[in-house]
Amino acid sequence: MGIPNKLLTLVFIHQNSRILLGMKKRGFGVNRWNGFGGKVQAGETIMEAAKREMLEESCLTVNNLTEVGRLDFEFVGEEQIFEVHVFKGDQYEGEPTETEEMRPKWFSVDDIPFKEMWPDDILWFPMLLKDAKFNGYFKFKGHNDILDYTLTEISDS
Ligand SMILES: Cc1cc(-c2ccco2)c2oc(N)nc2c1
Repeated sequence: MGIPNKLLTLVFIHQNSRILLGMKKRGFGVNRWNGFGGKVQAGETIMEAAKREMLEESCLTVNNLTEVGRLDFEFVGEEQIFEVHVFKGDQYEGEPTETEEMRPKWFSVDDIPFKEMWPDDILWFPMLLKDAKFNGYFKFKGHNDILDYTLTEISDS
């Protein structure tokens, strides 16, 4: 059974050829572009957490989030697995707004700043962008090196 996984969310808004990313200004993953998200609190669903964190971090209300992937991250030497649920939507209300946590910016899907993102992203972003569902497992040494990984696309058909 081991200790329970740490539940986290990642939310992306993907509209045609552009995707909204946020530059993390403090804390875990600082100075990297990423989706919006964070921890799942007791008493809320993972979907509720995803919407809450999106609103807190970008001031956007996303209406049509769907879960598109699940990524498990292990850090060598640490017992707890990070279980990240990845969501995507394309309809939102509000304006992308910088907060204490995140600086939002639209990127062309042809110009994703992978060098300023977590190293796993370049591996699963193609699946995220083509609406495939995916499951991944990444073993990290520190925050920059992936020792090994598995990544599976789950085609709906
Ligand atoms: C190890 C790790 C963690 C996260 C994370 C933290 C909170 C939400 O996601 C990542 O996000 C991405 N894109 N790669 C990631 C690697």
